[in-house]
Amino acid sequence: MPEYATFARNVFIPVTNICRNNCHYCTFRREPSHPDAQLMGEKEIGDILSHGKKAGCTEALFVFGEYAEEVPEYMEWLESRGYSSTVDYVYKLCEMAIGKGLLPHTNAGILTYEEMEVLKPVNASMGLMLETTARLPAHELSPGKEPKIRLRMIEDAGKLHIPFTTGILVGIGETRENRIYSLETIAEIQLKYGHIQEVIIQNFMPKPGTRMESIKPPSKEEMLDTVQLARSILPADVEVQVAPNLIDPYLLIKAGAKDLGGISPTTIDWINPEAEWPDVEKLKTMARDIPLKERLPIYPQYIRSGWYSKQLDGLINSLANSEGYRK
Ligand SMILES: O=c1nc2n(C[C@H](O)[C@H](O)[C@H](O)CO)c3cc(O)ccc3cc-2c(=O)[nH]1
Ligand SMILES: C[C@H]1O[C@@H](n2cnc3c(N)ncnc32)[C@H](O)[C@@H]1O
Ligand code: MET
Ligand code: SF4
Repeated sequence: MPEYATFARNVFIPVTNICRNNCHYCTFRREPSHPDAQLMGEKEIGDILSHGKKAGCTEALFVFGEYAEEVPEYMEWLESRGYSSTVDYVYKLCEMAIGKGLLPHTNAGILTYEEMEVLKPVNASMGLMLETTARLPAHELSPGKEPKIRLRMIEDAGKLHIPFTTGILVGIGETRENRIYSLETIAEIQLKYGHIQEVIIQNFMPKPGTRMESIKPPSKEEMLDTVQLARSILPADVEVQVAPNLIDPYLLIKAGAKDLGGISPTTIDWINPEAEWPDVEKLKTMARDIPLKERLPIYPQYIRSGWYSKQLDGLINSLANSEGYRK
């Protein structure tokens, strides 16, 4: 039985839903011609950040479709907003978030070493799901889900000393052996670089209208087994995260999950829009006898080792020293 479990309070900002990939489980992505296709503007994002700050959030989670720049319509939208690359725009949005007192965590899909180098000074942590080391039909239309490319980016983040979130998506056609190998591969990277703060064990949620709409989600037993595997395979300095809006976390916490990820008082989960966030009170009820502690999007060990830039120094220190956060 763990001493406690952690969670973060965030605002989820789906900056663009244009994506070069086409994962068979995803409803986040839009064709450029779709009425909901978007590149969010600075004013709209500024308002979400301010609202989130007032509601006690500490994290701005910026999520993107991958390399939307490969889609011509997107480049037009970006240029009409005055930017020539996604990274320039992300940089600006991260500066806005910091100015409003929120710590950025960017998950833009695949980025190059150079792109992450640019974004590192304005991000408290960054993320990319490995998904799986297996090559699956679910990813046949997604060049960016090639395991080698994902592993390259996760390693590059390590070389750059960026506190990092990765994870596996469970139930997209991979075997138990594949899960073990995915986790072993993440463990090896962690032993080499030490930058992985958490590994998400995310259960696949079938979505109506997708190619995988009638694939069964993983059972509770499979999720329990996968969390146990993760806890036994990953080094002790990596926390295992599960999403409390996708699965009842109680038994998973008892099996080794120690983090419940970001929950948002003001925004929805744009990747799983049907799954409502519990609020903190509800989360405490779900965790029953396990106490909860709020954390920041950068884990304490990376604050202590100074894995952040001057631009984040003031905000990280003032948040980390204020009452109530996991030290
Ligand atoms: O609200 C969500 N947050 C997601 N997060 C964010 C997470 O909840 C927290 O923001 C992190 O724990 C950082 O504090 C992700 C972060 C990543 O880097 C990679 C994948 C995810 C997936 C989700 C998700 O599906 N929904
Ligand atoms: C941000 C992360 O969200 C996850 N993701 C995308 N679609 C789904 C789905 N249907 N169910 C659960 N997780 C999903 C992927 O793992 C992606 O990397
Ligand atoms: N498109 C990115 C990826 O799949 C970011 C999360 S999914 C909306 O890695
Ligand atoms: S999961 Fe990410 S990469 Fe895959 S289609 Fe959706 S937005 Fe694109």
